[in-house]
Amino acid sequence: MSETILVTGGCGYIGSHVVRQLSESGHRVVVYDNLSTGFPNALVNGEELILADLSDTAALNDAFQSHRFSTVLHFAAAIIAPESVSLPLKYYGNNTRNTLGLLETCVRHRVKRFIFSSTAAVYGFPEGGVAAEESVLAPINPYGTSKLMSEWMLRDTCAAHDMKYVALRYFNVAGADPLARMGQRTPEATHLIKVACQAALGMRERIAIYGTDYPTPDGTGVRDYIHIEDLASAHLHALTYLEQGGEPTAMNVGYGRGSSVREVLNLVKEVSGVDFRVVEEDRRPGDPASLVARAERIGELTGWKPRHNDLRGIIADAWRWESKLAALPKQ
Ligand SMILES: NC(=O)c1ccc[n+]([C@@H]2O[C@H](COP(=O)([O-])OP(=O)(O)OC[C@H]3O[C@@H](n4cnc5c(N)ncnc54)[C@H](O)[C@@H]3O)[C@@H](O)[C@H]2O)c1
Ligand SMILES: O=c1ccn([C@@H]2O[C@H](COP(=O)(O)OP(=O)(O)O[C@H]3O[C@H](CO)[C@@H](O)[C@H](O)[C@H]3O)[C@@H](O)[C@H]2O)c(=O)[nH]1
Repeated sequence: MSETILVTGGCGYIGSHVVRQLSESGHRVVVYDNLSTGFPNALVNGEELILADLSDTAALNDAFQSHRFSTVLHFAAAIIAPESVSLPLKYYGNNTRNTLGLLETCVRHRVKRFIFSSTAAVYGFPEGGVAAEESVLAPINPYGTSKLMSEWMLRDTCAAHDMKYVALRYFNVAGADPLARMGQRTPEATHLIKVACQAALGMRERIAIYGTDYPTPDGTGVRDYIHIEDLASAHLHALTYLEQGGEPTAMNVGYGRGSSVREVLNLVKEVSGVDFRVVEEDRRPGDPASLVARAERIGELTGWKPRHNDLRGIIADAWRWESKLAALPKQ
């Protein structure tokens, strides 16, 4: 029997793009998801879905017993940073505790490789707004802390057992499948590019710029927006890296280029052709002025090269997806 990859959270925004790329490149994939924020029809190649919660250790164990997973890609998590401030235990439970349970199961079943969805939020407010993998790790909310704790559990587990890992620290993931088969679907998403597209579609009356007095070129927040297709392909490169004996490590996944909120909004207006209403509001608590990746390591170690490094293209794909989604019957 050929090796099978387990993808937790594979029905979500990022997981579903990775599942598609894995299937398209000939891997056998099984998805484990409780559909809390995911959608089964995001699995466009008929991949097997185990509908269960990660906290259900019996279901998890059954899944590992009936498939021989060589590799686990772990996306399932709660992901809203501001919510984590008011509901910290939801984040330590779903992100940290469930990762612990998953790691125990992996060790029990002798999984060889583990690829973890981490986040730039582990850096908090990096000096100069630029974060390298060796920058200080100082998350400023429970979401970031829950992810950093998971990284550390993973590091220590792999040091003690015969399992290798890569933790991918994503910067600002945006855009959608260029063929609009899948994209970000969470109705209450707060991500800038999604919210701006919704404003252009008339689904929101306006969009707010949170802070215009940052020490950035135009006063608004600067982020490193990465196309979901490039982010997804980083996982396949990380997998090959581990298969070829690469050492466990964390890798940033970004382009190393910052764009401001105003730049993003102007491009969404251009791409959509809609001059939606923009208002200026106070800074959102917990937002760094600038968060941009030092992104050399992943290219050097895995050979990953971005193919969609163009903000207008990211926005065009997001716009196509949001327009399609808005026309679908409500689920
Ligand atoms: N979206 C971003 O901008 C971003 C940035 C950095 C890191 N990440 C990380 O990437 C991963 C995926 O994020 P996403 O944007 O695709 O989120 P998402 O909410 O679209 O996907 C999460 C998936 O996990 C499933 N899930 C959640 N808890 C589960 C549980 N207990 N048991 C089983 N399934 C469960 C959900 O149903 C969903 O399908 C997360 O780990 C997140 O922390 C995301
Ligand atoms: O309606 C909005 C939404 C956002 N912003 C600004 O836009 C930028 C980007 O914000 P957002 O899209 O919400 O992303 P971040 O807060 O940067 O966080 C994302 O990117 C992080 C990694 O960089 C991940 O850890 C998080 O999970 C993910 O939500 C920030 O300057 C926000 O202040 C606005 O001005 N108005």
